[in-house]
Amino acid sequence: MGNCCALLKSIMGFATEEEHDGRLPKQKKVKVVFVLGGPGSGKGTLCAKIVEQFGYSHLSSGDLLRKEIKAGSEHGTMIQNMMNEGKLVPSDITVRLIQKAMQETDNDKFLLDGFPRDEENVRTFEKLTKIEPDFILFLDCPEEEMTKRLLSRNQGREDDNIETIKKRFRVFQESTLPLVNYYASKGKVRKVDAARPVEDVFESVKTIFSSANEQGA
Ligand SMILES: Nc1ncnc2c1ncn2[C@@H]1O[C@H](COP(=O)(O)OP(=O)(O)OP(=O)(O)O)[C@@H](O)[C@H]1O
Ligand SMILES: Nc1ccn([C@@H]2O[C@H](COP(=O)(O)O)[C@@H](O)[C@H]2O)c(=O)n1
Repeated sequence: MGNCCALLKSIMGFATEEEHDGRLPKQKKVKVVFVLGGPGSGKGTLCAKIVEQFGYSHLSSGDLLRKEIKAGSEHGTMIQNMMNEGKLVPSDITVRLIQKAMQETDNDKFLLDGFPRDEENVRTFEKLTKIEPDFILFLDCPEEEMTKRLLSRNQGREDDNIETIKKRFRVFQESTLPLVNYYASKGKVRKVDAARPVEDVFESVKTIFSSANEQGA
């Protein structure tokens, strides 16, 4: 590897082409599950339970972006504005945060919560990491139920207000659902009815992860 590439890698924290073979730098071979669903469908709640029972590490793209805002990073204000509008942050920023978090986590199994959100997220992730997801866990929930949950979440999130929630639903319908359909056409989606009590939803999720374990997926 040339000095220039090594320098670029150390600054940007991403792998050079010759290191791209489905592994992260340091030759880490990883399993990735994308956890998708509308805002308030219960992704974070379910991920915490999957971590406990199946030993995955949970990376929420929304949380990583919120950390950037808190840290006062150079992109912080832009990220904050996008989030308040329910819009998607440029993929390059989100993917590099995910990639860095994966590199810093001593595990080979990751739940990517709320990622990818659109086609550009997918393209950038594939380009920078060369990782293909094992499968997509899709939490299916009606908007009415998700709205109720978000409005009573009470975690001080600025985007949990009815105006922004409507915008987030639109982005989900227009940009994320087509992705879910695309992965479904490749047989990669495991869909769960998320409108039930948490423990019932988790029962279905457990079956999916146990079966993935058995198949070595
Ligand atoms: N099955 C469920 N039944 C009732 N309430 C739930 C259920 N799952 C999650 N909740 C509650 O709904 C709220 C939203 O859940 P959570 O934060 O897990 O959703 P999310 O999909 O991660 O949301 P976002 O995409 O906005 O980050 C939380 O207050 C959580 O406790
Ligand atoms: N891949 C992503 C994920 C999130 N965002 C932005 O963060 C907001 C909150 O996301 P949650 O998953 O925590 O609900 C979301 O509305 C987007 O503004 C993003 O841009 N890209």
